[in-house]
Amino acid sequence: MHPTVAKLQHKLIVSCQARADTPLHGPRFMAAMAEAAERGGAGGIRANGAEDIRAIRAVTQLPIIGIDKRLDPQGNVIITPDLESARRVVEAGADLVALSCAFYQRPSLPELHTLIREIQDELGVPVMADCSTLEEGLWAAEAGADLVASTLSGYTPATQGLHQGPDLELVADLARQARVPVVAEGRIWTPQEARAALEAGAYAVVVGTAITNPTEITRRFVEALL
Ligand SMILES: CC(=O)N[C@H](C=O)[C@@H](O)[C@H](O)[C@H](O)COP(=O)(O)O
Repeated sequence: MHPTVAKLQHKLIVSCQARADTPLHGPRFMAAMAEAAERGGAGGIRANGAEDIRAIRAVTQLPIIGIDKRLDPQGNVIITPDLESARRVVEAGADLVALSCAFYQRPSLPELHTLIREIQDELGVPVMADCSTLEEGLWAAEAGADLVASTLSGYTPATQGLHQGPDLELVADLARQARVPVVAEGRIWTPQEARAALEAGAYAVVVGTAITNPTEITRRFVEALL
């Protein structure tokens, strides 16, 4: 197992991302978020784009899962589409690269295998496969991913709108069948859900919105008062 992957076992990874149209967008805020997460005991950070990653690297030694989110030609989000985007996040300080492995975006197993091998061999970092189904997770593990994650469940044509909360069934299925560690990610809102993800077999848990998006956190409280 790669030493970076070993460091993440049973850890909370905090996703520090803020879209360009939100008030906390920008490397200064994301670095502060990462520092705050580390003070709270996070074992890793997930971050988007070279600028944010560089700023986060300057304030923490925690492992950083780097991504480069873009739109594909159909207007769907694609996470770290190619080797060049992976190279930029690694040069900025990421220790691990995550990339989307949804079938509709990566239909060729040999191409996915080549991309994963290039990231591992040329850039020297492990790869996490962001998936939406069990089949995609098994496919990505076969293609050589070091970790598979439930990140895209609910966000691909195959799974859109299927889940309200975290897809712990997918986490459990992957944990039973994939031969690599499984990361639970997506719509984890409470510490109890994070714990349940570990109990379902997750190796590590990523939480974003519930920790780093004050607008959504506020909205939940406001809705509770209606
Ligand atoms: C689908 C997609 O683009 N997910 C993104 C992946 O990096 C982020 O927008 C999520 O915030 C992240 O996965 C953590 O999930 P949650 O914020 O639900 O805890």
